[in-house]
Amino acid sequence: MNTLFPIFVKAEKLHILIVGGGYVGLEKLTALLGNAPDTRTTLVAPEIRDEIRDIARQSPNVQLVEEPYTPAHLDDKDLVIVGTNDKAVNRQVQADCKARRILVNVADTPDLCDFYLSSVVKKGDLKIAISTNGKSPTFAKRFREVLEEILPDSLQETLDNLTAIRNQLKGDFVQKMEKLNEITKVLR
Ligand SMILES: C[C@@]1(CC(=O)O)C2=NC(=C\c3[nH]c(c(CCC(=O)O)c3CC(=O)O)Cc3[nH]c(c(CC(=O)O)c3CCC(=O)O)/C=C3\N/C(=C\2)[C@@H](CCC(=O)O)[C@]3(C)CC(=O)O)/[C@H]1CCC(=O)O
Ligand SMILES: NC(=O)c1ccc[n+]([C@@H]2O[C@H](COP(=O)([O-])OP(=O)(O)OC[C@H]3O[C@@H](n4cnc5c(N)ncnc54)[C@H](O)[C@@H]3O)[C@@H](O)[C@H]2O)c1
Repeated sequence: MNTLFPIFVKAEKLHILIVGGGYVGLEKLTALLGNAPDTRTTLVAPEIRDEIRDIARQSPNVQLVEEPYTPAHLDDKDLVIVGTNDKAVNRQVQADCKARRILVNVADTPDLCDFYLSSVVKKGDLKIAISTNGKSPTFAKRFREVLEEILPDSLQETLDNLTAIRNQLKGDFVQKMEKLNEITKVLR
């Protein structure tokens, strides 16, 4: 059974730590900023890829710390993603996060993750997150591509119209809900 509970996090209200500055650090930083460009992010690693340095130069909220991880790096952090090439370090970061009740993603060890990143389909305000329960990230990526292809750009207009109607509707909660369900029947 897939027991993952999906939520949409307001990352720009958080301070996120990424441990590791290699390919995985780059992939996770790109995924984060691709959704929430202004997220306050600190990335710590003794060696940091040039692509990450380029991103940091263009993103005032991304801070790079060029040194090995220590528990002090967790101070004031809300969420942590760890992807170093040293399994013992990854494990240590996970244990330190657990002790502080900070949610942590250990990219190469699903069993140690409190949450997974997902493949993300974006069409204006519509956002669809895809997970395979860790079974095949490649499937998630391919399915994202399928959905990106078939969802029309006009979806944003539909959402804008529905927002306008939603804001104009009078009556109590149940009456509004009935009206909105009626109007959107054609979408089924
Ligand atoms: C969706 C996406 C989001 C993102 O990262 O932003 C994501 N992985 C992506 C791509 C990708 N990752 C890998 C490949 C190579 C091919 C392959 O292995 O399939 C590709 C494909 C590619 O890059 O083309 C390698 C890999 N990934 C994990 C392991 C460890 C393991 O499974 O044990 C290994 C083996 C490492 C090794 O062998 O050393 C683990 C995880 N990867 C997850 C998410 C979480 C589960 C998501 C779910 O529930 O489906 C989870 C559990 C944890 C996490 O990372 O959060 C992003 C697609 C974004 C997009 O394009 O839409
Ligand atoms: N979940 C995923 O999506 C995914 C995908 C590919 C690989 N992986 C796994 O993730 C791991 C990392 O892969 P990579 O390609 O990014 O490696 P890499 O060699 O490119 O980078 C490793 C990074 O870890 C840093 N590091 C090492 N010791 C550290 C410490 N004590 N404190 C802080 N940072 C430290 C290095 O400085 C470097 O920046 C591998 O084990 C790989 O198998 C996971």
